[in-house]
Amino acid sequence: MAENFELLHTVSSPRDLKKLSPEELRRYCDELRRYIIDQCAVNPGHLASSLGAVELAAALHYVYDTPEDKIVWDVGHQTYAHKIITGRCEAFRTKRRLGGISGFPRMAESEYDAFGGGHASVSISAAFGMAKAAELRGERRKVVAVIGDGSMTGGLAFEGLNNAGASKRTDLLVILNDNHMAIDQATGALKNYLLKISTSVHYNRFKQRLWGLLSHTPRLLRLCQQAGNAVKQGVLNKSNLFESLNFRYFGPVDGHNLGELVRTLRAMHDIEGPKLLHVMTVKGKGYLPAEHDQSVWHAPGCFNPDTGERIAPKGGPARYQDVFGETLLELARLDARVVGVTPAMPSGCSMNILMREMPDRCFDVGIAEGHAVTFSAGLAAAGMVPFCNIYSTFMQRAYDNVIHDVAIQDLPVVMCLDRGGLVGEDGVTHHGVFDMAAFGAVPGLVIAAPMNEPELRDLMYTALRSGHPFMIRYPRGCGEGLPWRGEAFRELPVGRGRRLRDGSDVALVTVGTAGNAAARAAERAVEAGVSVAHYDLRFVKPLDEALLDEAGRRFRRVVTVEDGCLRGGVGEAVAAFFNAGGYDVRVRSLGIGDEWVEHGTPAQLQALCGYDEEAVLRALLAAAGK
Ligand SMILES: Cc1ncc(C[n+]2csc(CCOP(=O)(O)OP(=O)(O)O)c2C)c(N)n1
Ligand SMILES: CC(=O)[C@@H](O)[C@H](O)COP(=O)(O)O
Ligand SMILES: [Mg+2]
Repeated sequence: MAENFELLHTVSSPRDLKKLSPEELRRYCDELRRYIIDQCAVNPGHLASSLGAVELAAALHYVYDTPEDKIVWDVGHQTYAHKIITGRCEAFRTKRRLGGISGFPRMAESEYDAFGGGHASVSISAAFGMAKAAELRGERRKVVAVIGDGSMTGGLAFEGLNNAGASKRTDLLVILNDNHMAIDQATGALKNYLLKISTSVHYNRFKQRLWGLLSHTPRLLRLCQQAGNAVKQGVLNKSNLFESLNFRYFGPVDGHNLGELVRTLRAMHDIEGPKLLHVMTVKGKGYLPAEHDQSVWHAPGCFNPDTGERIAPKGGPARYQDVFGETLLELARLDARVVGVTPAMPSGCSMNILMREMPDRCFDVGIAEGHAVTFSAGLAAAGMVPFCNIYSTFMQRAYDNVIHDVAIQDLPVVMCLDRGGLVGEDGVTHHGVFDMAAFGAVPGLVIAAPMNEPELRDLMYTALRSGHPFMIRYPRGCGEGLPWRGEAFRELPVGRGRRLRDGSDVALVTVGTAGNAAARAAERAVEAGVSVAHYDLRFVKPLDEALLDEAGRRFRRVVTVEDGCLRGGVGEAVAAFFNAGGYDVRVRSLGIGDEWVEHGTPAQLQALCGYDEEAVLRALLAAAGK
């Protein structure tokens, strides 16, 4: 698509936006949408959600006095228009790239990013905190939380509503951006409830007539809302959920009708106390391929903007998530106790494979990681073997659920942590780098990290047979290309690693898929005249002490490599083992240091952190005195 933008480059702040006439604002939104599509085609990101929030972002910056007023975007994956409006039009070309701007709001990146994001369901609590602080400090600023229907399913969002609803005076607007979608189809009772409110023909016809009759002054708007609620109670035969929590409920309004949005936001502007505006949007709005397959276009990768053809890498090894997904289906066929649990990531972790074949044996519980773990614990306590798959970074939300509800109770829940290690372009909020250190501290928990596809498959089988809490972590992306599909299952000895290569100068100790690049480095070190023995631990916990004893007795120099944080990580555990046993060994640990890792390709980030193939080679040569 040729770049032909008349208005796009005239806006470099919300101040410029406010100078546009309503008609120009509409045209500007069209250009915004086109620019987002063009850019995401060559530099991928979260396309569909951002397309759905173009008018919303424009209307908010048009009506509110940002950055004095604060807009908190939940998750932050829908903020591309917001970023472009707030002075990052050129920088948008660099989004999610090393050294470029983030794909999510970042407070350090812009004064307009009132709160950083990446994880879901945060916005109401954070915005309520800001609104409360403004009240305490006597500042008259407005605070708005924008939260999607998917993110509203998270417990934290309800905690925020519960708390904020009890505060009569605090000036907080929650905008519920409802597109009936999370990444996949929205799920749960809330989805049905929102659908009922937004599609009740009688209520909406009545509301539209009433709103049309009356001019939208705050006083009259409140009258509309009260009258609307009375009808809603009659029509929907129940009170409004948000009204019950003491939020004034407005809407639903069409989130792509700029005029209606601006009018409504202006009319609501001076109404005090907690209030919620229900906005209906279409995920992928304005780009037909995205509107038609909203799940795929959530984050589609590169594509041809003219044809909508996605440019997917062809061939190559299977993704780890697909090894998980297909193996889970096999295990479910093998054992009637096996069920799948996912907090709103069925396509992300490929549990949709089981979901398609055995819908009754698979549960998408909404964006609710804590609940997913405790629900799994309940299933396990009553005789099932749940495979609960949670991205490593999102599992951080369920730390106590793992400890209290699974580990202490010694329940056979298989916790599969996808996206372990550095994930790449999503950046600092999404790297799965704390899991081994954090969960390594939990007594009795088995933590395994496969090095390749057949090992992931065998570990899932081993976990099914173990009868105890079992965690398996593996990375984003593709495997090593080893045969796995249809191979016979092998039960692996728990807590036992293996020696992959023998040598005499240096011991290399690795865990998980980081061992593959390390193995290549070892090969090159051997070619350079350094004899390396490579040990793959396979289990973060329990550590294979027999294997470490062999390494400790034979070598004075040990290099460890892990795709996780070094503080409390596997390298530290190995060094502690040698120290405690009085071995005469010097350990050098490679992994992620005590710092935040930003966005970039995984290869770039691994190199920066110092544990890619080159870095391991350097460490091996240095350990051998070369
Ligand atoms: C705690 C947490 N769990 C899961 C995710 C992954 N995730 C990102 S966006 C999303 C769906 C959000 O749905 P919604 O809020 O309705 O926004 P939409 O994508 O529909 O615009 C999910 C599940 C996340 N970011 N944070
Ligand atoms: C915004 C968000 O949290 C998800 O969309 C995440 O970016 C998905 O990551 P994957 O691309 O690794 O599935
Ligand atoms: Mg949604």
